[in-house]
Amino acid sequence: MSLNSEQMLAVLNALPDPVFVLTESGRYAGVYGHADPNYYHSGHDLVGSYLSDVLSADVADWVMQHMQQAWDQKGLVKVEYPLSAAQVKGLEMQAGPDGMIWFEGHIQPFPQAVEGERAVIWVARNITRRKQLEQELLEASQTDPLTRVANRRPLFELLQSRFSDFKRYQHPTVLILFDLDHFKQINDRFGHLMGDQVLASLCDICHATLRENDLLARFGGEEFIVVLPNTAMEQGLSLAERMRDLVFRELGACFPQYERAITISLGVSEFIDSDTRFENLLQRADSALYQAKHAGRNRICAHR
Ligand SMILES: Nc1nc2c(ncn2[C@@H]2O[C@H](COP(=O)(O)OP(=O)(O)OP(=O)(O)O)[C@@H](O)[C@H]2O)c(=O)[nH]1
Repeated sequence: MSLNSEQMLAVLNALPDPVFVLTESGRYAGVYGHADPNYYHSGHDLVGSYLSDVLSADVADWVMQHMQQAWDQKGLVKVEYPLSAAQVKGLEMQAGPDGMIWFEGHIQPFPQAVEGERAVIWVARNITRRKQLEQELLEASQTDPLTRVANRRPLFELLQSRFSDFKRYQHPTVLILFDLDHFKQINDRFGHLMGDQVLASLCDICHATLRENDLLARFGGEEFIVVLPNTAMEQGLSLAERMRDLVFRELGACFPQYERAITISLGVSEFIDSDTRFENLLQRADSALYQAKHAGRNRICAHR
């Protein structure tokens, strides 16, 4: 026994994701599936419209290109894309999720002509939650949980790519390595928890002085690094001075129970022609920081 067409339609409309039948001229020949308003807006009213009626020209072209790809490949094409209900004229707007939705589209050639035209079946699954989780995981894998600044992973990636740019194009990069002065005393007197708060506040203060392309990262313990792409030594030194001064004036004021100023020492370096790996830049900043500590702390030394 096989299902009659009414029963088949009931099956199609019970499917959890929307199913579009699109023809070669860009016409919505059929829209099926149960539009759960937690995930979808109902697209049933689109039947009979053309892609170019309801989507902007570039989005409609993009859809047609993927339909063509499914015909060329004679098989399934998968694609992930963001689309909001506001970008589709004629959708039922009363019920459905707000904002941008991520979809996974499964596009397959339709085995027969529809109204005399080639057609595809386009199934659109809402994968917004998965995309958010992927983004959260990516951020967590690149962020220091205490201070919310970058960890070593993005730091080393950026240094590697800046090193390649320096070798190929001589694009300069400055690195500032800095470290709290006498931080152990704060931990010993007020406990690790307050020490943690000092580290987090230090990062907030330093972060506020940086440009969008600069990277602040936790190198380890109470050592941090700022990478300044496309920056010459003199500019790097003036930023380092701004950071030193801000921390000196602002960080201690956040912790009045500690009656002294809380300061940092900074070592500054830049790529030089004889460098063979980005670690050379780090080594020079480290020795400059060592000099700054030994010269009395709350100061900047450069390794030129
Ligand atoms: N609260 C807290 N302390 C940390 C963390 N990571 C490292 N430290 C502490 O940082 C302190 C570093 O001490 P030292 O290396 O002696 O340096 P310092 O006391 O800052 O002295 P100088 O760097 O020489 O000025 C130690 O007490 C570590 O326990 C952290 O995540 N949280």
